[in-house]
Amino acid sequence: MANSDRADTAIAFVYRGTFVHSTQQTALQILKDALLGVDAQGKIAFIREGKELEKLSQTFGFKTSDITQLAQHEFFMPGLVDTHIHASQYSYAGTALDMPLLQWLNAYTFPVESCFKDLEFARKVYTQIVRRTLRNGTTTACYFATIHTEASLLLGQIANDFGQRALVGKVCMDRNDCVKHYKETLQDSQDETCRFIKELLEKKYPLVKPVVTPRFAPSCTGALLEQLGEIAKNNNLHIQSHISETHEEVKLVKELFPESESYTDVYRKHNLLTDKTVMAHGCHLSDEELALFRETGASLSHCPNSNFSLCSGVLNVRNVLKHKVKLGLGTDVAGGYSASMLDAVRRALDASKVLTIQDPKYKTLSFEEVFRIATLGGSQALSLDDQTGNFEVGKDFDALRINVAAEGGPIDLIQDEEPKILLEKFLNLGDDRNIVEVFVAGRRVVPITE
Ligand SMILES: Nc1nc2[nH]cnc2c(=O)[nH]1
Ligand SMILES: [Zn+2]
Repeated sequence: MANSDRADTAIAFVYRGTFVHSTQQTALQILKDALLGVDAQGKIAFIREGKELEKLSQTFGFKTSDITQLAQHEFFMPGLVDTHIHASQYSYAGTALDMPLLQWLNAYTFPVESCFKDLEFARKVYTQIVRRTLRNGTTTACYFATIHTEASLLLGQIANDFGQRALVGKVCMDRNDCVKHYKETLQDSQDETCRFIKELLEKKYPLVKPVVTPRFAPSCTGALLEQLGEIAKNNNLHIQSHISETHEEVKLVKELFPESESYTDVYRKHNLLTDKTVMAHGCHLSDEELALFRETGASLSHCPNSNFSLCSGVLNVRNVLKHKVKLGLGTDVAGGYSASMLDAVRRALDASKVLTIQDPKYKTLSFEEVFRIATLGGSQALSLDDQTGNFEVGKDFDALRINVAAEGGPIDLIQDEEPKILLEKFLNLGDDRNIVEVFVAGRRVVPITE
């Protein structure tokens, strides 16, 4: 037995067939006729070649009749990681995309988010977004809620109940000159953030954790940013926010924080750039700012649907990768109109092609590279890559069983195809009808049974 296998716990189930995933070395590794075993803790116990069946069944003590065989047009891939999504904006997803960011926030977002004081409204929206994202293969989501502590705790409970891995953020904002009733005092924001963190951690949900969430620099005073940096540090927590999404926003931050050298410097000064920080967008960051991300270990969430829909900008992903900044993909519902990470994959490819159209020397991203950003990249961006992101032994089994030829689905297969073609077709043409099973930490969470 190789050192990388774990034979210390009982095997819960074994699948045999094609597995595709990313590693640090290769954007797309294809394992044909592989055997993957999941233990009682939901962790990957082994992933080996089919011909090793006899030996494996002896070592791990499972019966060969317990194995589930995938069909020829099926494969497993790692679960999709949505590194930036506003659960509270789902009710108006697919509408209200006719304004630039700052006007859009005032006209649509803040009035809708105010409604989450009403817990029944919150329950309805949060149940729908968790179900929808899970069905579309999002096994890990990094959520923005609203400023309301009770509703934010409810989002954590709903994610836990449906079995989704999630970071949940109660939004902090003590500055809002436009919608005056949608903000907190400095003291309330601080106190309620501490209460949110304490109460969510006390629930001991295995897969749901709090994330410190200053909305973005323009809606926070320096004093609040300072406090949130302290809170994150003292509790070793994740941090999320927005950065450099539009030119207008960058200009506003310059006016509001004249003592800072850059937008990134505002967050850095307040100890909000750590290796557990994820910042959405970053379309207009300078090379110096990207270097600060690299130095601090902070990551970016690329949200191309939102960037197109609000006409914000086009992130130069190659430049981000060149600076060795960790990068994931995000839907940014409802600035992005789709809650599906498959849409984010397609829009990321489109964004890359826009840059190639503008400059033919720009090397377009391949579908394999975007696949990696949507899975392993996302897990790294959220500093969860010790638990999820690919099929390494010891990680949790977060996985999608894909049937490319699903009955009534969107893909017609004319002939037998290689796994690489099956993956490419699924990423470009597939939808939830092709995602026949979803596993998070070894638990089957789709089909949704209740
Ligand atoms: N896209 C987006 N950008 C933001 N910047 C600050 N808040 C938001 C938000 O809700 N959506
Ligand atoms: Zn956002």
